[in-house]
Amino acid sequence: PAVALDIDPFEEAFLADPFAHHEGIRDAGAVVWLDKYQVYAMARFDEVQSALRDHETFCSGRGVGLADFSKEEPFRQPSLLLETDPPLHSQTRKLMSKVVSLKALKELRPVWQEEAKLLVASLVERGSFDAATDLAEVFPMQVFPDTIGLMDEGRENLIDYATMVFNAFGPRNEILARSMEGKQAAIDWVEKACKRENLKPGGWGLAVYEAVEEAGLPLDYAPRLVRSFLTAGVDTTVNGIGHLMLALGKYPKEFTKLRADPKLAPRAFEESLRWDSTVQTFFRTTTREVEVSGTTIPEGAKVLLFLAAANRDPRKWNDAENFRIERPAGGHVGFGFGIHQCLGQMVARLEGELIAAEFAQQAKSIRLAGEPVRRINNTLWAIASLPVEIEAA
Ligand code: HEM
Ligand SMILES: O=C(O)c1ccc(C2CC2)cc1
Repeated sequence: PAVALDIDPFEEAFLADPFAHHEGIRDAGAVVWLDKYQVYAMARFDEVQSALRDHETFCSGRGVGLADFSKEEPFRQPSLLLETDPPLHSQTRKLMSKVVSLKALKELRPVWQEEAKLLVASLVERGSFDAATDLAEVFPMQVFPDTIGLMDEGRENLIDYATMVFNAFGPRNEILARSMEGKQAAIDWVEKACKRENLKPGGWGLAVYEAVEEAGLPLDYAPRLVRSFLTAGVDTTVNGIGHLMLALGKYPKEFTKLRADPKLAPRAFEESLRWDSTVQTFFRTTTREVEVSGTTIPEGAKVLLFLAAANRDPRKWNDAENFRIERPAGGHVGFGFGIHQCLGQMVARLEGELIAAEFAQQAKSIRLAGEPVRRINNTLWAIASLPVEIEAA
């Protein structure tokens, strides 16, 4: 039987410093039992990656949070991507991949690059700033809502809404309750923003409506699919960029390597996603009894996958605990793995790479001017404040 642990990975003490707890979970066993939530858990790379790859045994249709949709009401109408299994998932993923196309991203690159250049120039000019509030929370909001074609007023609701949804993948705890207080307006705003009449021509939102019609799927799928962009498309990259800046500030030698060769910008962002994964965990539900590394998991069990712990598993990565931009790129599970692997990974990579490249060109050094202040969330590893000092190149 699986080794039983009495840890609570959704309590504030754990979420305030998850990496301090990961080694103990990895070393306790390939599969462990979390008594508090009556769920299984995996934190080693091989088991996490193979569970993500085996979507038939470890399904998403019963929810990718603690709640099993076959037993309780979902927090919101399930996503037609994240919370579906084939064949429906195959149809929605195929049509959404047409919208998030390499061609679309190629067209966006020069536009986003100009925005990144100007924003970084203004921050380097200032010399010291908060990399969370002045950069990470600004750049994604400058580029992504316009790409979707979102209505202008009320866009600040995107962060409050996503914070709630990411908390709702965890237990119905105080952290979730606090993030829901007074936030009905944000929920209402997102629903309104996904309506066809509120999406601007030329944006990815309207492209979703056209793709749904072309695929002959029910038209009410379209607003739900646009909602996926709104839920996953901002809070994630905000914290991805925040952790990139934390890594570059904490590892000045790595920043020097990046300055020497700005072509390493994509590698730097990818390594920051492995080293400090902002999406820390996701669940799966077993569709059959399955044996994993000597432990039998029954059908209908929730399995917590510690993506961030897998990304620092010394069984997979050498020097796992440190940020190394020359590490062979990719292969981490920071974007998930398999059929549900992040639909927006190229969007996230473009945003991260542009910011890394601009600092490589415009700054001579990045220094942490204080410890990061964390924003506690059941699923997201988030930064509320990151004071930095920059020396211009
Ligand atoms: C650093 C930024 C990001 C990170 C770390 C991230 C992480 C992830 C992860 C771990 C998954 C897999 C979830 C699972 O397996 O259950 C995922 C899926 C997804 N992501 Fe991202 N994401 C990021 C940015 C984005 C962006 C910018 C978008 C929108 C353009 C996006 C849209 C999605 C969607 C729609 C899915 C569901 C895909 C499916 O189920 O087929 N993500 N993401
Ligand atoms: O489809 C969705 O609504 C959705 C919500 C959250 C995510 C997280 C993993 C980034 C992905 C998709």
